[in-house]
Amino acid sequence: MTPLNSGGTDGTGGAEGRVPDAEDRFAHLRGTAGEDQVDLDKPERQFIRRRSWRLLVELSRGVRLKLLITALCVTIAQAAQAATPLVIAWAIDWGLPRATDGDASGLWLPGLTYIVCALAAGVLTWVYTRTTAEVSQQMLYTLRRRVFRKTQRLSLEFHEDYTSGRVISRQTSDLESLRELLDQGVNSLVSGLMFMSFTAASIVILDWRSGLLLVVAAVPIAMVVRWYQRRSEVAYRRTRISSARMIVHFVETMTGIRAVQAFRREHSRAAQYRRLTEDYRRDTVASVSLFGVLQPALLAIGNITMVAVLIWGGFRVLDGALEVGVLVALVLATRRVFQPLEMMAMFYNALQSATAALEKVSGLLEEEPGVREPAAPTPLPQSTGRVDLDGVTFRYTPDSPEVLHRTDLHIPSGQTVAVVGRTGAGKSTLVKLLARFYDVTDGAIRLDGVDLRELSQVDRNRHIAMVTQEAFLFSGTIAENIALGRPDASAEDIAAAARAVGADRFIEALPEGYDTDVNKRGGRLSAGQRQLVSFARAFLADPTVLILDEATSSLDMPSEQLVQQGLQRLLGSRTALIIAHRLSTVAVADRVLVVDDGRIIEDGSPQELAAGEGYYARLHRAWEETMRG
Ligand SMILES: Nc1ncnc2c1ncn2[C@@H]1O[C@H](COP(=O)(O)OP(=O)(O)OP(=O)(O)O)[C@@H](O)[C@H]1O
Repeated sequence: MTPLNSGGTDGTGGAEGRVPDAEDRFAHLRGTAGEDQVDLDKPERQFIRRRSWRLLVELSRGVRLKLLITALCVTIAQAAQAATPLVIAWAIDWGLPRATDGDASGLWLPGLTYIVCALAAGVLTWVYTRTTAEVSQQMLYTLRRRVFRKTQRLSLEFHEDYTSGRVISRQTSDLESLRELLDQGVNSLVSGLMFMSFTAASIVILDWRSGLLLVVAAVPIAMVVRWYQRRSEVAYRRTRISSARMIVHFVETMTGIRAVQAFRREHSRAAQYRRLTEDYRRDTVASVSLFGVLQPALLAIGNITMVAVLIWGGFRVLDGALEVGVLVALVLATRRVFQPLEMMAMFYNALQSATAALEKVSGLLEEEPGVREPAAPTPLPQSTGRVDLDGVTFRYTPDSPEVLHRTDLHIPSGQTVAVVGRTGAGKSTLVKLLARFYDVTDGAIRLDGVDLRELSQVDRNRHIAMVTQEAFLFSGTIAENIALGRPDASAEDIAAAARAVGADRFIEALPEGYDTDVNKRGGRLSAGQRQLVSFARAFLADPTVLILDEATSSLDMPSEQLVQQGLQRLLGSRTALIIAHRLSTVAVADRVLVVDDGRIIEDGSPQELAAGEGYYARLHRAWEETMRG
């Protein structure tokens, strides 16, 4: 089945993919189900973390060699950088006396070593910055494609439930936070940690007493960092919530801009937005202010430690227990040892944000389409368009009420069936089942005797096409939009399809005819014209079964006539099931079904039913009156 107007989806359903398994301790967290859960216990957190890790490990496939090279380069570069104070100590204590005695090696040996260290650190930093970018971009490239493919494959039902806003934020802001972390954050965190370890080790190697001072300094540092971590976690969560609120408000206002302007809500929407942005501003300031405490605290502790090392070392130099070079190296190393902490703290937020993003994205990727492809499909190369519904019962979710009750319906090939009924009666549900957006709960729907669940997607797409109400046009030309159901169609085929449904006249009058861009000025189409384009699409796809959800929007008389003629030409000898909103459409049908509360309560030719006393007869009279009026 091809949803010709909306394209994109393959009509699979996601409900069953997310149905919790009674045995499953973590059923409530599978897929996107636990996305909004804030209070998780330890096993739950571990479950989610494992899923995120699995995704990372999967993504790293294919870039592992580069990852290894990156790890090696980071290690050596940081070791080389941390070794420079040692070289200085060596130059002062070993090289200087030798040089003053006239031995040149006392100068050039330490000098050369220093240059080698500095060069190694520089070159390797360049290498690992590059490889990190390559690794990170490769992983994100794979992830972007996977997220797109997955969300496109997931069912309509999933999308109705999950909303496009959330899908958009998975693909944009979540992947962006992952990018930030992978591009720079991981590097800063790992290289910072290594640099600190190597520098601390060099201090201990040079003088274990100064090492002791470092241990003492580590206590207040740990306390300050822990304080920052706790506070920033809360503050950061707050900014995330306020930013989400702000975005939702913005998106809602913009998507509902017609309603906003029609009801003059601009002022109050703007006032609400101002409050939300104000919250976001305040929360962000609070979060950044924490860093303003951490940074000077770390600096102060670092400086005090350095002074302590200098004083204690200075006395020992005076006593002759410590060499001057060693003291210089110790002071240099102590000054640098805590430096990466600031940067690491800064990336702590990036880490949190990326972790949250990864949890959500991995949940989304875990979703499974509920309407699955059969393992061994029954081939149906040709179809006559005979459709049978045998005892079809349907409910949207296991615990929601039944929407269709044991429905039997047999449509011979080539019949045009109009479906009418009051709102909420189950008309759309009926056609969605035929389009296999969902699978029936009980019973079966067959095309030429083959259960839809046994048909391959390709056969289903070839034989059944759906024209939805909104007549969606994709960016591109009119010709591309018509060729949606048959991308390999020639220009002649496209023009023939447009001619067949009577769309050719207005298309040819457009500035660039079939090559007119639908998004450009002059390419904007009216509701009726859009309908005709979608009819041409369906005509070109040439299905044996056509499902049509007629647009409810009223058209002016000439457009209505054009659309009506287009529809009749499109119908031809196909089997058609039309949710009809117009008398003129019902009039061309061979048969009318009245659906009420999930049951077919009237079934007959339009003339038969109009002559009776039922729902259709009343509707028919009402329509006729409006036509007269
Ligand atoms: N995705 C869904 N999940 C749960 N229930 C749904 C869903 N879609 C529709 N329903 C329910 O199923 C019933 C039938 O809805 P359906 O959309 O088929 O009616 P309809 O006859 O097409 O109405 P309308 O003419 O207003 O489009 C309604 O009670 C509706 O609330």
